[in-house]
Amino acid sequence: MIYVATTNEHKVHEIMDILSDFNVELLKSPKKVDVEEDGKSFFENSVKKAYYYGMELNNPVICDDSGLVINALGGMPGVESARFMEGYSYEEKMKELLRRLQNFDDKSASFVCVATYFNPNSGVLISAQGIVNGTISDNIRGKFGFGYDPFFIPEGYDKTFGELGESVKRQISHRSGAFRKLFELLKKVGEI
Ligand SMILES: O=c1[nH]c(=O)c2ncn([C@@H]3O[C@H](COP(=O)(O)OP(=O)(O)OP(=O)(O)O)[C@@H](O)[C@H]3O)c2[nH]1
Ligand SMILES: [Mg+2]
Repeated sequence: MIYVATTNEHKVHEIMDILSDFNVELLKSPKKVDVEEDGKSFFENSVKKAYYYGMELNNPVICDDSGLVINALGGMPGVESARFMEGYSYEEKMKELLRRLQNFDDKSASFVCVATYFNPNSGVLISAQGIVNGTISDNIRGKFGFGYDPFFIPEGYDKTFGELGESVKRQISHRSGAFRKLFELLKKVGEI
């Protein structure tokens, strides 16, 4: 059994759905572990979360650190995606990002996810990254997903993740790429 270590219910739902093809029992972490996400990269924060949750729960864990990288804004909100304009709704955050983007032609952006597995008993720690490239839409559209999904249009589509819904996001998202890669690696090294 592996614990899914996150405080974000949307992530729990997506991770369990993405990994349902693998024959592994996954349970939501029974407790919240305070981890200061002060790393400069998704990788650093992901490893830190996995390590602290694994040590605290004394059981294998998976987690991710993820976010939206907007190229014209120097990669913002990036690793700060969850903390950007803290206390404001995602609608307000997206409106502010659209305002900052309005004078740029380059609307390109990516969702990045670094998924990490840590087993405190074997000491095995593995990370894998998934990226989905796309563009920021001119307006906020759709009600599916969470966070910034309603203004992100993945490459090859003309709708936002908020409009496309769960089944498309499940196949092409940054989280899907990262966790599928991670579980293929775990199979190879015999952890699952
Ligand atoms: O629209 C979105 N669709 C996604 O698929 C997605 N993935 C990440 N994000 C953003 O990036 C933050 C992660 O920050 P994060 O990795 O620190 O997670 P979190 O703080 O929510 O929970 P935890 O896992 O750290 O406990 C999230 O809160 C969101 O703002 C997403 N937004
Ligand atoms: Mg977080």
